[in-house]
Amino acid sequence: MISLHQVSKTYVTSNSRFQAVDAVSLEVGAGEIHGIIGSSGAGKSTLLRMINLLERPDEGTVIVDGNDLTSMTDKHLREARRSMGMIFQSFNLVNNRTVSGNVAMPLEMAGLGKKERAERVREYLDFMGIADKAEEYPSRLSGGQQQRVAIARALVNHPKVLLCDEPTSSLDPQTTVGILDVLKHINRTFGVTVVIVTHEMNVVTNMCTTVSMMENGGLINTFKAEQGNTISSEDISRITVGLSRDKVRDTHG
Ligand SMILES: Nc1ncnc2c1ncn2[C@@H]1O[C@H](COP(=O)(O)OP(=O)(O)OP(=O)(O)O)[C@@H](O)[C@H]1O
Repeated sequence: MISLHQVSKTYVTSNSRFQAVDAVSLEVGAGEIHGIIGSSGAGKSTLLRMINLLERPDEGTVIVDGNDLTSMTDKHLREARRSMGMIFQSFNLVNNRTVSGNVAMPLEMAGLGKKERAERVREYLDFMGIADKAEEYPSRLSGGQQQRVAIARALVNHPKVLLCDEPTSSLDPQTTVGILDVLKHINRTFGVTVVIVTHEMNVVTNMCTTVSMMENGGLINTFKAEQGNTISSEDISRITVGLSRDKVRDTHG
């Protein structure tokens, strides 16, 4: 479903250059819940943002659902992006729009008529269990409710892929479990492929079927759980041990 081939990204400021992602190749199969882990600054968010070209790679190709996004015109890229929803740690809702207004935004951009927009918004607010908040503004909602609005907004255009950047990092443990249940439900019900950047290992063990580890802009390792299973804490330990062994090898040539 998603194929990154040798993608690289260097951030250039007036007085510095920093290579955040260095020649990473990654395959994410249809229907996977794929976790991306690694220490702070490893390049996880940059890699995730390259999947929908929110960050354009300097080199390499990004293929999603058979389409090479890196060679598309801006018009075709805008259309292709409709098949990818994204959610963030800080929710990124528009504060001067109501919950309904936020969820309607992708439909407005796609040119849907008013009646169809209203129906679709209602359907997804119902699905997320927040229909009673439709006319509230985001500032009056809890973090968990705001993330549910953001998920509704990400889903309303029927995407095939959902990109999640630390979606539960600002939520308490109980709310986190509720949001992870929702993401699993979306994966199972709609077959949406989920890629999730996280530093919380309980998120990986709760829901991920595959996990990739990044370090210093590179992809160190990818580990896939047995069919029907999620990644276990033993799997994570194995990946981490693999990492330190690699490091030892690097250090000693
Ligand atoms: N817009 C930018 N301009 C300059 N440098 C950036 C920019 N975005 C990210 N970086 C740098 O690139 C590196 C990788 O950042 P990225 O956010 O991808 O890492 P991360 O693994 O997601 O980190 P964290 O877990 O802390 O969010 C970091 O050193 C960061 O400071």
